[in-house]
Amino acid sequence: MKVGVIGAGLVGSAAAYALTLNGVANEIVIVDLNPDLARAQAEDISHAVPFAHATVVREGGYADLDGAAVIIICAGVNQKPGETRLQLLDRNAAVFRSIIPPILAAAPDALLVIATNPVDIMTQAATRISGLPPSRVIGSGTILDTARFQALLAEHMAIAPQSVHAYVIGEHGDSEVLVWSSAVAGTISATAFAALSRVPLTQAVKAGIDDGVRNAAYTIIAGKGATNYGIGAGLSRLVRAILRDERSVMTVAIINEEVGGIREVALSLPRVIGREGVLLNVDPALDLEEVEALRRSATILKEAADALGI
Ligand SMILES: NC(=O)C1=CN([C@@H]2O[C@H](COP(=O)(O)OP(=O)(O)OC[C@H]3O[C@@H](n4cnc5c(N)ncnc54)[C@H](O)[C@@H]3O)[C@@H](O)[C@H]2O)C=CC1
Ligand SMILES: CC(=O)C(=O)O
Repeated sequence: MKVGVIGAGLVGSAAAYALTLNGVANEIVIVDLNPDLARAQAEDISHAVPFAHATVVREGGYADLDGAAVIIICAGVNQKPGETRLQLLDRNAAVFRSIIPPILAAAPDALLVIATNPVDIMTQAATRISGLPPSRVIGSGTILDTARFQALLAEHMAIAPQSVHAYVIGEHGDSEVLVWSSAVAGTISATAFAALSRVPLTQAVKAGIDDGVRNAAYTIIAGKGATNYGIGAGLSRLVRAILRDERSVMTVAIINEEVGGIREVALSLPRVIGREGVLLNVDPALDLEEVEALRRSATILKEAADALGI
């Protein structure tokens, strides 16, 4: 299957690299405003192919996206140290207005996977600009935050993150909601598992994990200028779920009809992912505090989307 990657920067190249190492696509076309960068990234990644899976990785123009099953969009600006994701909105909305029409002209049947920040509102913008149904325009949303939550909880309990089922929902950003009330380790609640392991989830422990998840991007950007490996792996995982019709549950962002009384807002909830995109929304059980936090997150996103006029 052919996968397009728009944006050959740190995120786009990490996604293309992860797709190659994981054998998710048999052809990857990288498109960028700077074709020399796209060509160099494609050439470098193609040198990993002999160590991985048979994949053609090449630079291309929009016409080369013809027949692509999925297009990952990670073009635009990223955060500078201290900047929030929402502060990128106007600049990246302008980029989307210019790139989505030629993408659709070349690959009208492709699913769009959005990574550009602020990813929830960019997903809403991409859905509106493209006119595609919300189930076919999927923001990476909180897949990365969910991975960070699972990693930190697993580290605390000294178990594999694959044995932790805990989700982050809402905005991919400052108002995101860590769903502690339904976090599971193995077959029991994370709270019970942690107590059994003599590392109880005290308020201080939970606050530390919350801070580690919510502020991971700020910390990493302060240290290396960007984040790319985690999201690259997450995008590869999401595209795999689509192309293999896996029906995996992932916390992705699409436009929701209504969340907490707020209509037409894009944010993340757990959803079943398959070949046609989002197949089912799985509203999680939340306690009262989480319900209120999700409503607050939806309000922030809705106000930002309204200000952009989408
Ligand atoms: N959703 C998530 O979890 C994450 C999202 N991001 C976001 O991904 C985006 C990309 O980040 P990086 O790769 O670090 O940035 P980068 O600056 O390394 O790469 C962006 C690329 O987009 C290209 N570009 C800009 N305008 C374009 C246009 N009109 N047409 C084609 N290409 C264009 C640039 O030439 C550049 O190569 C940012 O918005 C960043 O905030 C970053 C990390 C995680
Ligand atoms: C930059 C970003 O969105 C992240 O690493 O979460």
